[in-house]
Amino acid sequence: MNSISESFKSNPVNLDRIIPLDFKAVLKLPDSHTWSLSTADHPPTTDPFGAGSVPVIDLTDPNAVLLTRHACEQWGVFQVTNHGIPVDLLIELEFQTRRLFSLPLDQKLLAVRSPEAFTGYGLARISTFFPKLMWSEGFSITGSPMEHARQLWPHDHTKFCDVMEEYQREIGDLTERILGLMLGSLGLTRDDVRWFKPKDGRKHSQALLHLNSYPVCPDPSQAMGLAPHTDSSLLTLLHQSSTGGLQVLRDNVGWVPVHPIAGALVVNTGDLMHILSNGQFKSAMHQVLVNETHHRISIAYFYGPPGDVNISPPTKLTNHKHPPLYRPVTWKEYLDAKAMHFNKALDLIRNDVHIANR
Ligand SMILES: C=C1C[C@]23C[C@@]1(O)CC[C@H]2[C@@]12CCC[C@@](C)(C(=O)O1)[C@H]2[C@@H]3C(=O)O
Ligand SMILES: O=C(O)CCC(=O)C(=O)O
Ligand SMILES: [Fe+2]
Repeated sequence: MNSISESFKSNPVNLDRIIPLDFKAVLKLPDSHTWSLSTADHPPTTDPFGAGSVPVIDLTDPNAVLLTRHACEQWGVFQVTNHGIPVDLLIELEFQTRRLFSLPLDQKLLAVRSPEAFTGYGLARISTFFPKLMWSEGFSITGSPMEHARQLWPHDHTKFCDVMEEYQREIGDLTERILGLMLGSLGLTRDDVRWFKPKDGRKHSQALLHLNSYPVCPDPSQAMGLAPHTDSSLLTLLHQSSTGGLQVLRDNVGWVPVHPIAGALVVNTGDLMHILSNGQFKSAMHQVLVNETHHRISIAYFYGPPGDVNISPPTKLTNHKHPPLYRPVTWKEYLDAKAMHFNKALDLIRNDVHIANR
């Protein structure tokens, strides 16, 4: 069972929340895309409030486990360097992604996501929760993108497919390595998390590769690239182009930019990891702003557990003083809760809320 596909089938999206605007055809920000943003959404790029900056972890650092634990507890987001993904592959990935989004809208619509499907071209899933539309478009892939790529380029899709498949293999291995680091940093072993079987041909886990495009925008001060959200995954690995725009929300500080570092990848701790760690790891709220001059792209790899696994904190992480904060959920159950209740999903599965409602 594929949790993502099952969840999309149970929660279809209206076509008006799938089909993007023809961004290139508009010279003025339409009312449908005008958000009331405050200056807090556009923080300075320096650090006047001493918020610190998003941790950067060199994966070959002997202290990588401790640094990972600290980053997950304090931030819920960090960047990794020396991760082993070949630079040439990242360049090709970005090139193929730009090639796709540079196509005219009517051509991209040949590969549009259907209301109950999760792969193909369209707006981000979370669009349904906002009265205004976001200044972005996306393309989701799992495994081979052949079916949709053939519609985009009937005679010229091989390279696109090869690059996307090669990247999923590489990023899948790296994601499992980083997940191993995260679990190890919580003091967990293979026996505590039996479903986690890295290097097992990725038969068990489930994942989604999502290409994001944020076109050049006529009025960035009133547009939203990707509205504030947390990721529903265990963890997400993100390659962002050299154009900034991603921000993470810090308690008592506000939005802090995640500055692009050439060759580094961004790691987001997702909601399921927050549940598994019994609240020790943060699932960081993040958003993306757009700009007037550069077409920004990013490529996110959402990684989750096998479909039949109930995510809950291993007994090692709980005791009578720290009982499980959330009730056990499968990824499909959690995606369904997120599709219905969005940012309230975590609160709804919290044990105390559950008890209070009885
Ligand atoms: C596995 C998933 C993560 C995602 C929701 C989904 O079920 C499939 C689409 C994913 C995505 C990609 C763009 C950003 C995002 C917030 C969205 O709207 O759809 C994420 C979702 C998420 O992390 O919740
Ligand atoms: O584009 C980015 O930098 C972030 C994308 C993101 O948050 C997502 O795809 O969930
Ligand atoms: Fe995200």
